[in-house]
Amino acid sequence: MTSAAREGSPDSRAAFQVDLHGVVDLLARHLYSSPRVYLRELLQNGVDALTARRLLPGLAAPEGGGRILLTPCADGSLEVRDDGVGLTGAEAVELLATIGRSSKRDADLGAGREEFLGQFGIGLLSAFMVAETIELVSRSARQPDAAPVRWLGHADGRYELGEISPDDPDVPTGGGSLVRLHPRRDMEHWLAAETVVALAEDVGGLLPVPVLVATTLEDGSPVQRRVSATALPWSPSATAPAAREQGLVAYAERTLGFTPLARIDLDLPLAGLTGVAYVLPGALAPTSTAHHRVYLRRMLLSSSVPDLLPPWAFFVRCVVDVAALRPTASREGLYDDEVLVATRDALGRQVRAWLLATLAEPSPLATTFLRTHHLAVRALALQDDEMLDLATQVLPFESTLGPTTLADAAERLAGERLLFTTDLEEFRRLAPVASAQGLLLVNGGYVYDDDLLTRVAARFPAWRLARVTADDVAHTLEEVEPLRELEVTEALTGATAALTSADCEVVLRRFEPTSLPALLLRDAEGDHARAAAATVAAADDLWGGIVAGLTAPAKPRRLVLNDDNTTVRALLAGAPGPVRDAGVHALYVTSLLASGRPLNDGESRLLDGALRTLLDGALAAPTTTDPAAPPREGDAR
Ligand SMILES: Nc1ncnc2c1ncn2[C@@H]1O[C@H](COP(=O)(O)OP(=O)(O)OP(=O)(O)O)[C@@H](O)[C@H]1O
Repeated sequence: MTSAAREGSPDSRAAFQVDLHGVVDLLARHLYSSPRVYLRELLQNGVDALTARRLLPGLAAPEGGGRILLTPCADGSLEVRDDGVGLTGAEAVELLATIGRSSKRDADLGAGREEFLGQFGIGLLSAFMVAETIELVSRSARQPDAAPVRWLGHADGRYELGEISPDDPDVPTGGGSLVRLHPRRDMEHWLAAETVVALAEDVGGLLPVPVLVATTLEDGSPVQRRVSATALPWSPSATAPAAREQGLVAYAERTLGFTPLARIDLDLPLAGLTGVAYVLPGALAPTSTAHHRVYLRRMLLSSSVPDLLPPWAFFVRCVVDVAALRPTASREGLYDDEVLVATRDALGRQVRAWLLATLAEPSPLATTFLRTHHLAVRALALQDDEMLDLATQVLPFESTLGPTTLADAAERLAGERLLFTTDLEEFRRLAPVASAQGLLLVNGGYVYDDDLLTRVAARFPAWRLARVTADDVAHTLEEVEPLRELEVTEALTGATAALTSADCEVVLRRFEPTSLPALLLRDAEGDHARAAAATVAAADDLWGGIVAGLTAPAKPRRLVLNDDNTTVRALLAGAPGPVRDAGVHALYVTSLLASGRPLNDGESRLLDGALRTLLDGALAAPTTTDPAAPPREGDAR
């Protein structure tokens, strides 16, 4: 066999060359999103060491049951002591000097993977984000006679390991470990006392073991402050329900930063999950992603885990402790596996059950919830028949006759068509006239309403839900007398001509409120064209021509002038010319403005031109003064 063939042969064996410096840098500085995770990894190793000591058969429990003590030192270093299982020299060589090696997957050293927080064998390296060196002094609780060891790891990948005297003051007397971090330059603040306390409270606040921080009081006396709670805030405790409720609200205020509208207990024994879903006090856009605070075996995984609940549940923020979900290697998120999918579905069902129960009966909470989170109800009703039925009973829709539910509106209409608009602008334009004529019109202009109303229409055909057309409104307006119609034919034709560029025809009707000079109807779907053709066909010979003249050719917009309005009457009585056209333009644009939408460039220019013409006309007109009137204050004498 040639040497080339030997080198390339599948039989040849060679280990990868690893650039330790690069790997340490990659893991410590690029896997994790922030240096703050270093403390979590250290706490986690301490908790796991205590767990291993508790679980391994034949080991004596540490004095006082075991604790983790954090000591920010005067020289800028940080010490983390635990009373855990500790390491022998041989274990230290194997576990600390090999990246990716973890005792927590080891049948001999670990008592079962699911009991431990760590598993990847890389967490300790995260300390290199803030430390130049990591020192670990350990004494094995499994082999108390073995010599204690000191391991010193450098950020460039070098390490030193050696046995030390049992009398060395760093050696944990009853077995356990001391980890000491020496800060990197410019990273000193991460090891400062206030930062350590804040981080320990945040990530380790719910740990089941005592986590203490050694600090000094104002008078300089040393004190050990416990930062971990004794129980989960939501666990059913001996305290009265009112006290538990208060505690949970206080917890939300402290950790999530808001006072919840309500809370929903979450319990999923199969996933080892307990927790609380807090209902947000304010509305959020349905497109916003909800982030949740997730603890894994009572260690904070992340305060911004997405996808724990279905997307429609954007109105809650959860705090949960879970055992069965898998963390990603950075431990900053959850692995998106089938367990997470099943958990999400099950949690969604619990939130949904609360929602159905809360909304089924009228209550102040139901009212506030609907006012604040109606979009969530709409979102869920789109995919859930039971919620859809409930939504028709409880979800208030804006209507021309005040807020109403769809069920109430249908009952009131007693078989008449239930008309709705599908955009807010249309509703605003039509509402004043529709309500003055007693026409019940529902605003279906919110997000999801289009689809929601389509679903309601299919589920409740007897309600005869239909999108309002221009003719539905036009038919409620009173026709003007035929003679009056004849009298203004020229003015209306002129007005339509003035609005050629807007593709809008002008017609005359009488309607309430008389203060409203004009109403703009849109007929995007061509209903008007069909209605006009039908009207012409039905009209008798005498009036057919006039009606045809008024309605054809059909245009997508109709400006309906109100003959009961004095401004309109003055306009129609005016002589043809630029001033009358300007009046028509001004009425057209103000009708557009009634929808609340901003004007586009062309419409703004139309209004500007109209106002200028009207102003020029008014200023050019001779002022009439009464010679007998007394001079006003400020008049020139
Ligand atoms: N305080 C400690 N006491 C005893 N052993 C420790 C301690 N800290 C680290 N070790 C040992 O070093 C190994 C590597 O630790 P490291 O934090 O890098 O990874 P891990 O905790 O196993 O997994 P992960 O990367 O998920 O955190 C651990 O498996 C453990 O055996």
